[in-house]
Amino acid sequence: MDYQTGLLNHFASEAVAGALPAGRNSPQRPAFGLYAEQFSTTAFTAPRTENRRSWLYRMRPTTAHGRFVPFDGAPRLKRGGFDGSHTTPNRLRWDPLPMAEGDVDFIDGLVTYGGNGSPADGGIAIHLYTAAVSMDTRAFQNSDGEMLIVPQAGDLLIVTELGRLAISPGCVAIVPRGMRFRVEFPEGPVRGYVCENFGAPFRLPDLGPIGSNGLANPRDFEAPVAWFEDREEDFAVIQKFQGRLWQTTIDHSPFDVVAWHGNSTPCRYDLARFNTIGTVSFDHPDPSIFTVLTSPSETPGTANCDFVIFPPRWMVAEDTFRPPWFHRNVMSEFMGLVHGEYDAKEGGGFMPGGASLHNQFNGHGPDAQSTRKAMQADLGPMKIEDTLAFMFESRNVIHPTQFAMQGGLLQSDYDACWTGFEKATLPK
Ligand SMILES: O=C(O)Cc1cc(O)ccc1O
Ligand SMILES: [Fe+2]
Repeated sequence: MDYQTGLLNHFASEAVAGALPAGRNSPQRPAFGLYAEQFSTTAFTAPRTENRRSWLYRMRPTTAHGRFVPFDGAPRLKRGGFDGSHTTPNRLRWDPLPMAEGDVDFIDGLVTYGGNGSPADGGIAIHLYTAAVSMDTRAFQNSDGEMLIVPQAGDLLIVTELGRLAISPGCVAIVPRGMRFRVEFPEGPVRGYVCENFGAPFRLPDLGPIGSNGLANPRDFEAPVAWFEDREEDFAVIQKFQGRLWQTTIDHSPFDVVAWHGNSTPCRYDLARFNTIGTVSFDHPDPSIFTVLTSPSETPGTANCDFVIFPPRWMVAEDTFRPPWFHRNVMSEFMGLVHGEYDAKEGGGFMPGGASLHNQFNGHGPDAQSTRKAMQADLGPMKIEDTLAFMFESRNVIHPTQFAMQGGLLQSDYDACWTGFEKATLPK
């Protein structure tokens, strides 16, 4: 499969030679009788540096569909807002989500763990997914948010209106808000995490004194090339709109875009390309040093959501407590694990496919076992290997759902990992 490299480039691609108009966006008669459609994910008048839109040349206009009616699948996808009725200051941790069985596809297998805000006001929703069958004649359109997909088990083929993205655990993909896609896989069941972003679309963080290179580099993001299918059979388009699901049927594949150009595109990124930066002297830097992507809020430096990873890396800090330090944070932190072990949770319990939530100002950090080990460690250079944890960090409290609190995966004894610390002994 081919890709075009770079993040937010103004790409151009055609699956049939001559399909993409030259020199204008909307000719009187596009080639071959194609229909031109502008797809805008920022306001027309957003500043040039923020502006995102693509032009699509498709076999039929997207408008050719009937009424959307309520869709009652996806039973564990939260409907409505995050009203706080299950919100707690307690630190929460979940066992791995059991793998889907039967005819559960990506849409039906979405499970909401928590979120904040709303599609109208910004915020995020955090879901896990598990699916046992590929989507075929179903497409998903999330009008509420962009979707950052973090696979944990199983390879995915994400078919979008602009083309296809293959991702494996260790990679991520982003589907723009409002763009139709389906998720296929060669082998199931699959499982992973999704950040549904109601706020400003994800972009790379500023690098400040780090300079013009480092962390996630733009050239390592990949957008698809145009790909279409000409299938005349019934397709269900399932739309998430203002926190509810709707469905309509069309008599052809929605993936009929033959050519496109623009900068509002899906993309994939291999987290192994992340240029991890850390201390070469002492102290553990704030984990913001590991930010892959950020969705800013209107308050500078205070993200609607940061996507942060904890990848393999060298630890060389001298006279330093090397694991994540104890922490109380105005920001709220949801964590997941793709594989391996997280260096703050060597006592077990934080597992691939599981999750944890440390909400605003509630103390967290290394468990007693990790703490003891780190305080006694011989501080030679050592490499943390075979691990990939990540965090969705948000400026607002992440409200857990009923499923998160009562769905049978919540660990009842999480607090116990922070018991048994020895008290400091002061001089007499
Ligand atoms: O484990 C966590 O909760 C995230 C985290 C990581 C880190 O490197 C420092 C502080 C912190 O809270
Ligand atoms: Fe933290």
